[in-house]
Amino acid sequence: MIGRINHIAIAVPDLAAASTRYRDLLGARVGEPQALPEHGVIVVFVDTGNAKVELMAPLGEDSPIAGFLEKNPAGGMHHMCFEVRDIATATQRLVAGGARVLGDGRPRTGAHGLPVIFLHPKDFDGVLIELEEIGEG
Ligand SMILES: CC[C@H](C(=O)O)C(=O)SCCNC(=O)CCNC(=O)[C@H](O)C(C)(C)COP(=O)(O)OP(=O)(O)OC[C@H]1O[C@@H](n2cnc3c(N)ncnc32)[C@H](O)[C@@H]1OP(=O)(O)O
Ligand SMILES: [Co+2]
Repeated sequence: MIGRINHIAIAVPDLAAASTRYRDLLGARVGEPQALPEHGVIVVFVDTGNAKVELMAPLGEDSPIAGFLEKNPAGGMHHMCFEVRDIATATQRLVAGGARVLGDGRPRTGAHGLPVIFLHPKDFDGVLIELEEIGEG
């Protein structure tokens, strides 16, 4: 069911500083900031060729990563995103297997303009998992 790792997300307290570190210290290809108010974050994608790193900072009052950063003020790895071909089928299979799909259980449009869902970290060994539908591509 799951395919490639699409991205590994890091919640950061300072997006500009984190972007500069990846660009200047690690010599990585760093994209432009992308505000995602509907998700309560502003993100920068770092392209490593085989996957991406999603640097994320809170955006707005009730960001879903605010609590995470309170517990981890210096930042930390936040979630892993795997690619799937069919997110509806994946959702059905996961719910049938007892996994919790976060939110209202339906896909939302993610940073890449594709449908995504999130799975509760307590159901996957303490790791928040995101699934992104890349279709038949
Ligand atoms: C979709 C756009 C973009 C993209 O790539 O396309 C993004 O990725 S946006 C990313 C930001 N959005 C989300 O993360 C949405 C899904 N996340 C959530 O719904 C919440 O963050 C949730 C439910 C995972 C945690 O919410 P909250 O922190 O408010 O709840 P708790 O503090 O009660 O946490 C419950 C329990 O889970 C542990 N926890 C929280 N976050 C994480 C995490 N990232 N990884 C691992 N574990 C996490 C937390 O410590 C609590 O554990 P406990 O033992 O009870 O203390
Ligand atoms: Co993500």
